[in-house]
Parts: sequence; structure tokens; C-alpha cells
Amino acid sequence: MSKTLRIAMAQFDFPVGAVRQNAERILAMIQEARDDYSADVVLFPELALSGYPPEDLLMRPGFLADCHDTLEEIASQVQGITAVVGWPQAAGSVVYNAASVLRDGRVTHTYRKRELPNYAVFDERRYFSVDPDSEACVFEVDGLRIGLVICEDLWFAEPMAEAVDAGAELMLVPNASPFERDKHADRDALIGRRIRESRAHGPGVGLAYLNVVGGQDALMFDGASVVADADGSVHPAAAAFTDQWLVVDFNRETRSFMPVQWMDDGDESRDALAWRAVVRGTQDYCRKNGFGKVWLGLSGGIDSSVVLAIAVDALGAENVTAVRMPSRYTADLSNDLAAIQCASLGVELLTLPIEKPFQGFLDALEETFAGQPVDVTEENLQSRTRGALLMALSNKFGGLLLTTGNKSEYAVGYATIYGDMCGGYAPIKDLYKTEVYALSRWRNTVGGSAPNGGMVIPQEVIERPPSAELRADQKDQDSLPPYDVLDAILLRHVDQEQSRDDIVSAGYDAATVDKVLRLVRISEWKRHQSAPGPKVSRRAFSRERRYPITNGYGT
Ligand SMILES: Nc1ncnc2c1ncn2[C@@H]1O[C@H](COP(=O)(O)OP(=O)(O)OC[C@H]2O[C@@H]([n+]3cccc(C(=O)O)c3)[C@H](O)[C@@H]2O)[C@@H](O)[C@H]1O
Ligand SMILES: Nc1ncnc2c1ncn2[C@@H]1O[C@H](COP(=O)(O)OP(=O)(O)OP(=O)(O)O)[C@@H](O)[C@H]1O
Ligand SMILES: NC(=O)CC[C@H](N)C(=O)O
Repeated sequence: MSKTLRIAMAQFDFPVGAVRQNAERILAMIQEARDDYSADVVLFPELALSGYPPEDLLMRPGFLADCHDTLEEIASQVQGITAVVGWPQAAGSVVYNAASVLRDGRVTHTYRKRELPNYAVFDERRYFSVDPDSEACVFEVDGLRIGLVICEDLWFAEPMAEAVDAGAELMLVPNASPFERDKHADRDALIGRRIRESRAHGPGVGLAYLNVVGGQDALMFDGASVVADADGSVHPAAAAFTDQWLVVDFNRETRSFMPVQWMDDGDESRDALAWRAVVRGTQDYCRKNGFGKVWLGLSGGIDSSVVLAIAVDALGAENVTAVRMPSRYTADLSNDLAAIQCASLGVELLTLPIEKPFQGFLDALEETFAGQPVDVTEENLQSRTRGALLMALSNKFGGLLLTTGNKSEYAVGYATIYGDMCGGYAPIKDLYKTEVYALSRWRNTVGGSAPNGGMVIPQEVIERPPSAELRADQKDQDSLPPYDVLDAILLRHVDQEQSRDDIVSAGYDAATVDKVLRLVRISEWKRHQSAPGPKVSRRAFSRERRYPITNGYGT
């Protein structure tokens, strides 16, 4: 029995549905952990074999059978190390969210998750069952008693307490815990609390918390894994959104960890993490869906300018093409700023004026529209002309169209469906306009100037008043309250579920609140047709805020 036990934690991306590829990687990683890191134990994230969340793939018997067979195949090849692998385990008519201990060519233990999250983005009770006979899972490695619980189990006291009562000296916790702003502090506090509880009747336990990393549609997993000693010290989290081996020695006498290989974060500020989330989200969505290149319409405004910077950070300037599409209402400054930013970043810029196709639409409708006043219809036609051209570029040359809407716009429907809402992925969908401004300022402060000089996001883009430029002298503030007011109301209503009266009592103008809440309500249908984008906030649209479209409740 040696004084320390070495644990390798695989903080990597395990794509959803890629069972065969994940199995091959898991097997190679088990060997790497044993041969290159001399690890005694190798830990994989929650449901690493299937990826998380596999959603309705779990309803396919063939998928579950593949998970079973590949898990057995992996187990049969494990020698000289103990591996803990998460997988969906079918048993008769039910499925468990399981993690199995693999050793000496076989599965020695299987733990079934007991607390199934079914709130916010989670749907686990739709798919998984809780085993009424399940007991604490504690297994020995070189005489050390190791307990196992899975993700949500840790958010409740009982599952870990039972493992501790069953003699665990060290807890392993595989996770698939999605990123949202300010969650790191919650996780640290939670881990600290569980360890304190473990000291109630004994020396306490060490805890290794491993989180998966990578983007899965709208969900972003940040990794940011943590180890904590039995005295309650929580070590600095591993670098967020970074694939890496984390290797630690656990001292069984002091029940504390000594990092062997552990890269932690340089900048853990809210803005740094949010930027990495949207960049990684864009990168992973493109990579996992087979897109090496992206397109976007670049207007000289803040949203498309920030999306361009995200795309360049995600895919490299050579894989991004920006398109400026001036109309009769586009200011020269807009065209100039688009060109300045592309030159600074080294991005190819196409210019496709929309005047002719737009006029073509007007001509086609001239007779039908005779006598009708010019209104938002013509505004939307410009946006739709741009959308049609951008989609044509994507069709002809391949590559994904990024759409540039922010959370404020999605909230109030201030975007044209089948127009500027065209596109496959929406990098800033979960950032309010005021957050987009804050992030653009932050991005300009890191990494120096743009590759060819100048700012990554031109200062003038940040400073000019936002405008859709769909009619003469148009400003967003003609139709919407100032963004600081709008976003404050939206934050209360959308993210915090405050009612109209709550918001008015907090001091906001009643007429403005009524207008904003009405817009939120009538634009639900637009959000249902919108592209996915990375979740950054505590309450992102789509799976986390499932409002009915047809809704007679009011505000
Ligand atoms: N519940 C429902 N279910 C299904 N469809 C529904 C619907 N309610 C309306 N509709 C349909 O929706 C149509 C209206 O939607 P839509 O065509 O999008 O047009 P709409 O929402 O009326 O106008 C778009 C607004 O976004 C602004 N905009 C556009 C482009 C860019 C930006 C920017 O700054 O980024 C802002 C623009 O100035 C305008 O105020 C109606 O004609 C109706 O057919
Ligand atoms: N002149 C233009 N050239 C290219 N794309 C444009 C142009 N105008 C609008 N777009 C596209 O349509 C999107 C909606 O832009 P719009 O200017 O209407 O409002 P916005 O939400 O303020 O966006 P931005 O801040 O990027 O200007 C833009 O982000 C851009 O992708
Ligand atoms: N996969 C899970 O069980 C995740 C639930 C958990 N509370 C988290 O987000 O961290």
C-alpha cells in the first residue's frame, strides 16, 4: 500500500452520439493514463461514452445496445489501472444514468445516479429511472476506499453522506455541468459544504470533481474541474473550456491532493469566461457539424462586429468571410468600419450591394402594394434580401452562416424572421446588448491589437448609436427604450420571472414595462424558429425558458 494514489481526470470533450469514437478514445486514454501518467485510477465525465445529454437517442434500443456493448469491450481491455466510465445503462424497460468501475478485464461495480435533474436545461426524468435498490458505491483501490456519486447527486447531502458512512476516504464525482455565469462560485461552495458534512463524524474525505468540456448545441460545458482536501481546502479550478489531462496524487494519510499536472485559469473574470464560452460554442458547433468556414453579414454595427471577432477567435481569420451589403440607407461610416475591421483582423470582405435585388422585390410587389403606405414591410424586405444573399453564399460555397442577434433582440422580437434571423448558429444569442458592449470593450483589452494593427472591435463601432439602417436616420432607440433600461427590465422579467407589477414597483416606468413585456410575449413564436446559440446566462431562451407560443395568460 503506497502513501499516495495517483488519479488521472480526463477533462475532455466526448461528443454526443459518437459512441464508437468515444469508446476508442476512452480506451486510448485509459492506456495513456496508465502508461504515460502512471495513474492508479482514471476518471471520465458523466455519460462520457454517449456524450451528454444524449436526449432522445436514449429512446433507441439500438443506441442503448451499442453503449452496452462498447462499455463491455472497453472493460475487457482494462488491465493495470482502475477506470470509472459514465454510460447510459439499459435494464429491461428502464435506463439508468450510470458510472461503472472497470478493472482486470471486467466491470466490478456500477453506480446508478440517484438524483435526476429535471429543471432548467435538464430533462433527466424523461429518460432515466432511479434504482430503488441502489446503495452507496464504494470500491477499493490499493486499500483506499473510494466512493462514487454522479453530478446532481452532489447537490444533495444524502448520496455522498451514504458513501462516507460506507467508509469512503475519497469521493470521485463525474459531471456534465453546463456553464453559466457565476456558477464556479456555487460549485466551490457546494464542494466545501459536502466536505464539511463529511467531517461530522470522522476525518472527512477528499473529493475529485471532474466536469466534461465542450459545446453541445446550446449547452456549453466548461470543465473547470476541481479537487478538494478533507480539511475543506478547494484547490483552484482547472482552466475552463480547455481540454486537458488533470493528474493529482491523493495522500491517504492527510487526505489531501498534490497536483502533478494541472493547468488552472489565468483570467477567471466574468467577461473572460463568457468570451471563452461563445468562442468555444462557435468552434464546437462548426467542428462537430462539419463546417470549416463561416459567413456573416458585417454591418459596421456592434453585433456583427463582435460576432466577427468571435468567429475569428474560434476558427481563424482565414476561415471567416464577412459580407457588407449596403442599401440606400447604409451610412458611409458603416461600410468604412466594416472594411477597417476586416483589414485589422485579416478577414476577407465581400461587398454585395442590395439595391438591385431589393428594388426587384419592390417592383414585383408594386401593383399589389399600390396605395399602401411604406412601413416595416419594406424594412423587412431589405433584411430578407440580405438573408437570401447570405444563404446563397453558404449554399454555393459551403460554410455556415452565423446570425448576429443578441438576447435583447430575441427577447422583444426586434429582428426580421427569414431576414437577419437567417443562419445556423447565433453566437451572441444569450448576451443582452449591454453585455455585448461590455464584452467588446473587454476583448479590446486582451491580446493586444488586432493582427494587422488597430482594435479587434473598432472603437467607433462601440461608440456609435445602434441602428438597423432600414430607413433614413433610423436608430434602435426610436422603437425601443434605451438598452440599459430595456436590458434591466428584460433581466427581471426573462431571467428572474418578475411580473409586470414587481418591475413597476422596482421603479420602472409602467408604460415602458407594459410595452416591453408585450413585445416579449408576442415574439415567442420567433424565438421558437431561431438558430441555437451558446448558453451563457442562468436563463437562456429555448430549453431553459419553455413558454407556450399560444398563450392567453398575459404578462
Ligand atoms: N404568433 C405568430 N405566429 C406566427 N407568425 C406570426 C405570429 N405573430 C406574427 N407573425 C408573423 O410575423 C410577421 C412579422 O414578423 P417580421 O416579419 O419579423 O416583422 P416585424 O416583427 O413586424 O418587424 C421586425 C422588426 O425588427 C426590426 N429589425 C429588423 C431587422 C434588424 C433589426 C436589428 O436592429 O437587428 C431590427 C425592424 O425594424 C422591425 O421593427 C407578421 O407578418 C406575421 O405574419
Ligand atoms: N449593410 C449591411 N451589410 C451587411 N450586413 C448587414 C448590413 N446591415 C445589416 N446587416 C446584417 O443584419 C444584421 C442586423 O443588423 P442591423 O444593422 O439591422 O441591426 P443590429 O442588430 O444593430 O446589428 P449590428 O449591430 O451588427 O448592426 C447585422 O448584424 C448584419 O449581420
Ligand atoms: N448533469 C447533472 O446532473 C447536472 C446538474 C447539476 N446541478 C449541475 O448543473 O451542475
